[in-house]
Amino acid sequence: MTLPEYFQQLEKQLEAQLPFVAYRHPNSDEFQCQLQQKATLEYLENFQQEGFVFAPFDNQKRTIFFNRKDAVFSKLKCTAEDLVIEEETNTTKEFENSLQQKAFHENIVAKGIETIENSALEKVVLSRKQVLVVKTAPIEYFKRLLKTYPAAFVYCWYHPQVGLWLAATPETLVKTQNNRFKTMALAGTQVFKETAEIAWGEKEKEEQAIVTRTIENALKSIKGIENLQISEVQTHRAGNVVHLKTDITGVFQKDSLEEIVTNLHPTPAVCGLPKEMAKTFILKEEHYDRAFYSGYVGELNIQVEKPRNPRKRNVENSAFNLIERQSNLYVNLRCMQLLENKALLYIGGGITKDSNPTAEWEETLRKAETMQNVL
Ligand SMILES: C=C(O[C@H]1C=CC=C(C(=O)O)[C@@H]1O)C(=O)O
Repeated sequence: MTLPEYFQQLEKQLEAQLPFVAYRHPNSDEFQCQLQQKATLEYLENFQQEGFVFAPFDNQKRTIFFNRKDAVFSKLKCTAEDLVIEEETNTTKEFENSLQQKAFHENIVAKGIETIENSALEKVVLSRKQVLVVKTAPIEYFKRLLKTYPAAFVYCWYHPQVGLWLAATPETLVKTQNNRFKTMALAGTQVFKETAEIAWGEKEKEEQAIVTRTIENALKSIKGIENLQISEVQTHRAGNVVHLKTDITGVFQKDSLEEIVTNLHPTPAVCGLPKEMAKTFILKEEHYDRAFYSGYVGELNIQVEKPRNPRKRNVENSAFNLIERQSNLYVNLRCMQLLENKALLYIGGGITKDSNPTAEWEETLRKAETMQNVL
């Protein structure tokens, strides 16, 4: 398959109104796609199934599942440099009154801070939706995301009964390879500046430390998790912004993937602490439906062929490749939903007692640029 053919089959699938997902893992040279052959809407039944999941923020709602066994799956070796992007003048404009949006956002952030000061709530992530008028060319936007954000998990997901979503997310929810898993605590944001040395304030350090601590505790409560290792805090670039990040790895028992995902999602990077209290605040105060923003998305129990180590002695077996099961789930951030002629951009930020409402509004503007840059 050639690169133009890869995108053409997505166009065709979209025209035929059949579900599909196309994606590239962070820093990978493989473009993948899974094309469903039927338009039925399936939900995930258990974490032993093999396929692609699309979960909403609200963990009481069901997760959409694209089964691998009913799909045509293909992979293409390719890098971002191979992509040719058609230059277009930027035609987007704000659909809503941004002054009203600003006032509303600053107001709920102030309310969040006040609740943190007067209750057991330590952190809450507050978000909003920004609507832009666009010329809808979904696959073209997907190409641009692939080209612009090689270090992100970039996907284009479509189901005729649900809609079309695109993202370039910097955040891993959990990755597993045989009995090993990896997750991350990502929080704190500032604008990336090529020239300046990056210094982090106490507010961001604390905001990220809450995420690390919560993830650590959520994992420790799961039976069979061993060898938990937590890295130093690092700066992690995501397009025009940078975050603080800690990598967390360990060993787990195969049947506990569901428990890991349930314990982690939604993490305090997208919800808050304590989890239920933050979620209640979000559902009551945000006044819009997050839908799949800040849910999770990715491969579940995918079979991957690994070549055997050629240096290993066992010559008899060396002709066979190893089959390994992998899951690669990401938090659905820096994402947008495309409608007929509108793009809905979803953006949020972590609120602690030291937050400032105007700075939080500005942070959502910076984060929205991830998607705006390709529209
Ligand atoms: C909630 C979002 O980002 C999260 C991930 C990294 C940094 C964040 C922050 O600094 O607030 C957020 O917790 C978003 O992009 O909508």
